[in-house]
Amino acid sequence: MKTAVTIAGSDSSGGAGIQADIKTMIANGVYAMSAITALTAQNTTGVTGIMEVTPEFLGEELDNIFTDIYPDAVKIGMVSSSALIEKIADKLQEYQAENIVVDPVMVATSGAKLISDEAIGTLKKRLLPIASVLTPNIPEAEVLAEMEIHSADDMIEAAKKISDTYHCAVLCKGGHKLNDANDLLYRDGDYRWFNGKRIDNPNTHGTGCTLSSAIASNLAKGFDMDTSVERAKDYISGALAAMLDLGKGSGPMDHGFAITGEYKKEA
Ligand SMILES: Nc1ncnc2c1ncn2[C@@H]1O[C@H](COP(=O)(O)OP(=O)(O)OP(=O)(O)O)[C@@H](O)[C@H]1O
Ligand SMILES: Cc1ncc(COP(=O)(O)O)c(N)n1
Repeated sequence: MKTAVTIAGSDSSGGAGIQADIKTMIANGVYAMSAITALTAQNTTGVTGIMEVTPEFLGEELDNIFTDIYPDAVKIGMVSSSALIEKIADKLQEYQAENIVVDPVMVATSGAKLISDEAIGTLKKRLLPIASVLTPNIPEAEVLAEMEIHSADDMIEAAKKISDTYHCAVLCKGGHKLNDANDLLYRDGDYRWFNGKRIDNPNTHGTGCTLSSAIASNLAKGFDMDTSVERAKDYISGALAAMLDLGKGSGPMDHGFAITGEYKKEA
């Protein structure tokens, strides 16, 4: 069986973070492991507390994972401090990790800030250069490319700027400002649009976590980048279309559709 690890924060309400990642990996037929960067006390209405692990402890989690069940892919989500980012970069380099998907989580759907300002510089310096693919939404791409995005052409320019600077593929997700479900993959000087049908579902807590974990699962299984993104888009559409409605705020998605329904995990 192929394996993947998520390096991210725990979401006590189970819709985003580690919990979304593990649900996604299982549904996509991959053995899931986790290195937790922080506990968050949150639900669908907001985040009330964050408790980080120490860099030493995160290193120990990663040592235990990589020296025993080597992951075929790595997904990185919420990492709130520079010291934790440095530790992750050191360990991934030490163990020569492959298929690294970085979701540069900055602000939760509910509005809470999930990364410190100083950590954004470290993320750029240490994690982007080792990423196989980076999956920013538009506000995150604006921060990383240091420009404003108002149109599809701006998305292409920002993705190119990030990809050229950090030598990684960039999947810029259009959902936030442009109000569609069309994502742009910029890679090796070329780009391709992955068009999705916007699903009228206000419950989108954890969509970014889910998409990046689905891409990591597909890369772990040996699919190429384009196919991995295509299959991940299919997965997120299925999870949103299941129309789960839980909680008082922007609720989580239903990963059960993939296990109980017609969703096909294999090619
Ligand atoms: N209503 C929707 N219908 C269809 N696809 C959607 C919808 N909302 C988001 N998506 C898709 O879900 C994926 C994640 O996109 P999104 O822009 O929500 O990421 P994100 O902002 O990083 O998420 P999060 O804030 O949950 O971390 C993208 O592929 C996007 O196109
Ligand atoms: C632990 C953790 N990681 C990531 C997110 C972002 O997800 P969203 O933007 O959907 O709230 C989150 N809320 N919590």
